[in-house]
Amino acid sequence: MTIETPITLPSPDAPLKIGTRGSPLALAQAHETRDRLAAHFDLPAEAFEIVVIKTTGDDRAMIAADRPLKEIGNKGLFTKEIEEQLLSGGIDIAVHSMKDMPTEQPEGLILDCYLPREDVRDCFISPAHSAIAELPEGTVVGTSSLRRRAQLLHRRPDLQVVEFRGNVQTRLKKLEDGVAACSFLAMAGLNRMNMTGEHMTPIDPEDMLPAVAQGAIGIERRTADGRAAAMLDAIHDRPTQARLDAERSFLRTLDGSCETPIAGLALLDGDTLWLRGEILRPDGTEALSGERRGPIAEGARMGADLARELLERAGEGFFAWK
Ligand SMILES: NCc1[nH]cc(CCC(=O)O)c1CC(=O)O
Repeated sequence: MTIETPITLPSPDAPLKIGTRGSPLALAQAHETRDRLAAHFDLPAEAFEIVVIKTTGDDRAMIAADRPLKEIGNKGLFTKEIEEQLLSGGIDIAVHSMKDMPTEQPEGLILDCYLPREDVRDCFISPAHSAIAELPEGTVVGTSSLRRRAQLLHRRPDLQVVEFRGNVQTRLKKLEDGVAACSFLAMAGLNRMNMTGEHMTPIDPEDMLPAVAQGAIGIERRTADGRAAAMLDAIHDRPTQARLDAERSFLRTLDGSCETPIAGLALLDGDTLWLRGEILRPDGTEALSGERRGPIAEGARMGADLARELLERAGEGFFAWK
C-alpha cells in the first residue's frame, strides 16, 4: 500500500497560476485546463489564475505578420518566456499545443500531462470550393505550414501556395477578399474556439496526414513540484499519451523542427498502436511514408524505428530546398 502525501489544494487566496499565450486558441486551452482541474478537485474558478505571457513569437509575428515563421526563428519561439516563468515560479503550470512543442524540455521542467485529444484532422476552408480535388488548375492556396504546403504540392504541383497567417477571422476575411481561394487549419483549434461552420470541411488523414501531436494539449510543470504533479495526474489522459509517445519519438528521431515537412499519426485499436508517418521534400516533389503496428507499450520504439526507415530511404539532403 502506498501512503499518499496530502497536497494543499489551491484556493482563491493562493491560486494555482496557469501560464498561457494570449491568442484566442491558447486562452481557450488554458480555460479548458482550469475547468477540468476545478471540476476534478471541486474548486471554484477563483482558485486558479490565468496568467497571459507574451512570447518572442507573438511579438515578432505582429511586426511582420506576412513573414514566414521559418525565417523569423525556430526553437522555443513561442515557449521561451513561458518556460522562464515556470522556472522562476511566476506560474505553476503552462498549457501548450503539443504540435508546437519541441521534443525536449529545459532542465527542471517536465511535460507529461495530456488532455484528451481533440479531432486530429486538418480542415479545408474555402468559400468557393469543397475539396482539394476540385480546385481548378493553378488555384492560389494560402498556408504558412511547410507540411501542408509540401503535401498540397505533392498532390497538385499546379497549385500556387502563398504565405497565410493570422487567426481564423483574419483568414476568412482574406479568403473573402480573394487573397487566396482556400486555406487550412486544424479542426482541433476550430472546435475549441467553437468556430466550425460554413465553408469548412474536415480532411481525411488518408488525404492529408496531420502534424505530429495535432489536436493535443500538453501541460508543463516544474519537475520538483509535487503538488502540480499530483493535480495534473488527475486530469491526464493515458490514451493520448500513448499516441503522442509514438508520434513524438518519430519526430525526435527525425530531428524535426518546424522547418521540415513531417506528418505523423498514431491510432489505438485495443492493445495495438498503429503509427503512420510521412516526410516530404519542401517543394512537394517527393513524399515518403511508412507505418508500424505493435503493442501500445512499444510506441516510442516503433516511432524511432519508422523514422530511421524513412531517413534511410530519403538519403542526404532530402529536406533541402531544390
Ligand atoms: N501552429 C499553430 C497551431 N498550433 C496548434 C494549432 C491548432 C490546434 C492543435 O492542433 O492542437 C495551430 C493552428 C492550426 O494549425 O490550425
